[in-house]
Amino acid sequence: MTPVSPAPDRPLPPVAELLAGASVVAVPLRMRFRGVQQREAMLLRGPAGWGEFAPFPEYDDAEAARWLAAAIEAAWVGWPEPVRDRVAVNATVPAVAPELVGEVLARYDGCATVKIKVAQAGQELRDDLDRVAAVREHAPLARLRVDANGAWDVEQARLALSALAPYELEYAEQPCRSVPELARLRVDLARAGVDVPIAADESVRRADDPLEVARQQAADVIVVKVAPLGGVRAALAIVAQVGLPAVVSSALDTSVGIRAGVALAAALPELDYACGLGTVELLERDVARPRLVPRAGLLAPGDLHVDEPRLPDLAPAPERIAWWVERLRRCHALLARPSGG
Ligand SMILES: O=C(O)CCC(=O)C1=CC=C[C@@H](O)[C@@H]1C(=O)O
Ligand SMILES: [Mg+2]
Repeated sequence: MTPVSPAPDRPLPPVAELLAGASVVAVPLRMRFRGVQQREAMLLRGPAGWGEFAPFPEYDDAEAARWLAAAIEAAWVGWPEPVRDRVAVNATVPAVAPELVGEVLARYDGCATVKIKVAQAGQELRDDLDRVAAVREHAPLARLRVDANGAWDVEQARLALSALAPYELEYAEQPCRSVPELARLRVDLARAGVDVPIAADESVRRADDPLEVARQQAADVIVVKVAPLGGVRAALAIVAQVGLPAVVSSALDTSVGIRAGVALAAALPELDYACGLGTVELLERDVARPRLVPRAGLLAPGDLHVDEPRLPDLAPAPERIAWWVERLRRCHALLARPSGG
């Protein structure tokens, strides 16, 4: 995976400058999401504002370096001009039991689209059907989408999406892991007369070549996330090159990372889908006041007020802070290499 430069026309800020305004936070989640119960992030404060460096702990340095590029863009460069002053946001339902769906949805103010996690390890298709049915019951008029995080093979995906099709899914996000599988699934669904569009997420944000999805006609829609793609400008360039409709989504960020997602959503020439930027509702605590959560189903690009005096209350153990500092140093070294610029 090639690192991207946060701002090709500017020198990379040195590590000491990045660390001068850095804080590490550990934020508990209200309920398990993608197998985690707590989200750690390093926040960087630069001349343009705040940036979030929060690659998931298992990501290697090459992948994590993109997240650093995005954080540096946010804090040292700032955002491109917006073309809209608000963006629609979807509610996100983790792989919870159907009884908990009402509680999750109640947190989302006015979201007309709901994304539901499916295919969770240890669960069955029955669990997914029950969860989606519970969402439909609580939100009879909402547009529904599901996200399998690549957990199905092509046959499992065909069966699952055939069973879910009566809910008139807006799309199924990353039903299978690889691009060829997604391409095959699209053909199989069409042959079976199952009308569920396919969205590519991991096949874009974790791919060596995010354009492969379009080349192989493996998706109808792409999901774009600022941090994994290396920044708002890098994500805008990928959307332009791929040429498919884009859905902007979060990386389970604090309000600082969400602000970057809103900047991308606000700057995209076209935005036909609600954005997966409502995930601050999944966090028990946050770093900004007010939190960047949707009101009447919308988020607006605007000033973000990070609650700096409260950040030390969210600090993890000293060894975790040291781990983040070391990770930042290694990722910075990758960005500083000539091939990273
Ligand atoms: O898209 C959304 O509604 C919320 C964001 C979201 O689902 C995700 C955020 C972070 C990590 C991922 O496992 C997950 C996703 O796969 O899209
Ligand atoms: Mg996804």
